[in-house]
Amino acid sequence: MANIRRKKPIFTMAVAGSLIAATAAQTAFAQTQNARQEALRVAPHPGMMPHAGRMFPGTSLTGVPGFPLPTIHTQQAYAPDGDFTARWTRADALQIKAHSNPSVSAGQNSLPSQLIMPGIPADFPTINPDVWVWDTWTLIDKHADQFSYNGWEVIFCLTADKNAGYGFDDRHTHARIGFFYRRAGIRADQRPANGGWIYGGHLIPEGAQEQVFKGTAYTITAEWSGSMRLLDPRDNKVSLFYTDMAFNRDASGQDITPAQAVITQSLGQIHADFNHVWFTGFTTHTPLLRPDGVLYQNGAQNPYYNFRDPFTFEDPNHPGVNYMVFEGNTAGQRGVANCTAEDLGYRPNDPHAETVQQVLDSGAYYQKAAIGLAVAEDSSLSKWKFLTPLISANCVNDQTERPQMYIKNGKYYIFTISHRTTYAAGVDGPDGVYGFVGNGIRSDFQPMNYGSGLVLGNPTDLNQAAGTDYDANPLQNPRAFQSYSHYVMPGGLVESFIDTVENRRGGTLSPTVKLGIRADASAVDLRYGNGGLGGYGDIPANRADINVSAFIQDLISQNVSIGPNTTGQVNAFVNTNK
Ligand SMILES: OC[C@H]1O[C@@](CO)(OC[C@@]2(O[C@H]3O[C@H](CO)[C@@H](O)[C@H](O)[C@H]3O)O[C@H](CO)[C@@H](O)[C@@H]2O)[C@@H](O)[C@@H]1O
Repeated sequence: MANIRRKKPIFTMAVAGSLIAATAAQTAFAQTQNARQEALRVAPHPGMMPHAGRMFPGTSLTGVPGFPLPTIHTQQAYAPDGDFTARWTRADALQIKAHSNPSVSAGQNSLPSQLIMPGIPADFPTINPDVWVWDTWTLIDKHADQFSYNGWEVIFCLTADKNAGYGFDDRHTHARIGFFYRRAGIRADQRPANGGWIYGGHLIPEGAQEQVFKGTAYTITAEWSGSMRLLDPRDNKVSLFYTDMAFNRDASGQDITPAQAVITQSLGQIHADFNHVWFTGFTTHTPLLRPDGVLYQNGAQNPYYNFRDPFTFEDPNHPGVNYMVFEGNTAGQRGVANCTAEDLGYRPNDPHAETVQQVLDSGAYYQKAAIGLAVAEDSSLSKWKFLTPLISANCVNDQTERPQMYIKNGKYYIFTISHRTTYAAGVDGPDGVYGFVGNGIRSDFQPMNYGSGLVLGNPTDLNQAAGTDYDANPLQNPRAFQSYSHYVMPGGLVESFIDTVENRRGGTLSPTVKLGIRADASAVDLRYGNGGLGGYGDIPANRADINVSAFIQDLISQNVSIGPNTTGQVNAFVNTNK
């Protein structure tokens, strides 16, 4: 530590000249971009009444003619181990349709531009020719800060091997967690068009798929999402939390029993030298959580149950206590028609309210997503206990995937992703990110933006029926399934993968976009990048691990001059060690 501090002034001086030059160039670039993007800014459409023209949508107080008012949510915080579950209600979700433009031409985007990811061009570059890439996450600490390691940015992606003959739609049952790395601190416009990521291979070594836990042998048949925790930025121990999927199939590929989803931990170590990044470990896997059928629906209750996507964090208000959010469903037998008036969430005497019976008659009770919560019972994060779900979406949507807790300015945001096709009968919304804000990890969460929950949708036309893919319904919008599996990073940057743009399949990283996030509202920053689209796969670290000093030593020992491309790394180093 003492050595590191002594070196700081030398590097600060060495990079000062190049920093000034880079800053001037950046300012000029940003000014041109701002002027161009300001001109491109899309005017609010009439369907956005009564908030037309506002940068941030906020909460709908007066409602939209012809639609119900959204539910009132207080954002009040409750004890994390309490039994309060917030609701994303039908009244909330209907605000999406209420604020979409009813009169756009077929196939156009009917949703407010603040809430829509700009269209991805069909000539997008591919991150890697050998693997399909979809769900992606970063190396984070307990506060979800993103760390570079020894001067390398590292990401983890679900991958499927193209050379093994897998098509993009075969990916789920052959998913392996892969990792990619690239030098930290290089501006997106100075990187190759595909983000410049180097593929490092599978994270879990070959052979480790055969496991024994407490005397019982089992096979990991697919590795689903997904988070990676740097346990201590002063050393290299990392903890992978992922979903071990066991598909039980007969010779013809038919499911024999529901796939077993087990939230699992595996420990490893990250290593990096001047040339590359590699991992050791991940040979032993510890099953952490299986749905209990009491708080979270299990396979015996519903063969189509959802249980996956662990994300861990420490609550700043409860230091030393670690929590996990994950995707689940409300417990109970599939097909039991039991959504309540609270799930519908209409205000008393709302003339546009549906009755519970009307909703049950529509079959909406098959869709019962829940955002789950668990608490760690040991400091090694290897024992977890279920707590009551944080949010339910009964009779609203069946999947709230890859949830994450995002803590900003004292507010607790839950961001999650969902599909248009998993909405219940009578409610509708695009594929994309949904957000909820409260004042503690368990709160009466307020759905963001008009009270709807929609934060970042794919361009789509809600006047057109949802199809399962673009081919099935070309009128819908050629970009209705352009991206998915978004993850909100520090500073409001959002990464995701490309699914389908104008019938071209992706399996690669999307351009990063940037959200402004304020109180209960968010807006896509159209001045960021090119019309709101940043670099493909631009997933920057916002913190450097303490070992960045070793990287700088490497630079010196190899006589590498410290030019503009490394200023970010050196700055990160200086900031970290202030
Ligand atoms: O690969 C599994 C991980 O991916 C996640 C989030 O991206 O689940 C996505 C999910 O949906 C994809 O597959 C659907 C069927 O192929 C398709 O309709 C949809 O457009 C895709 O995004 O994958 C599962 C399995 O198919 C499905 O239930 C999900 O909605 C994540 O939750 C998984 O860990």
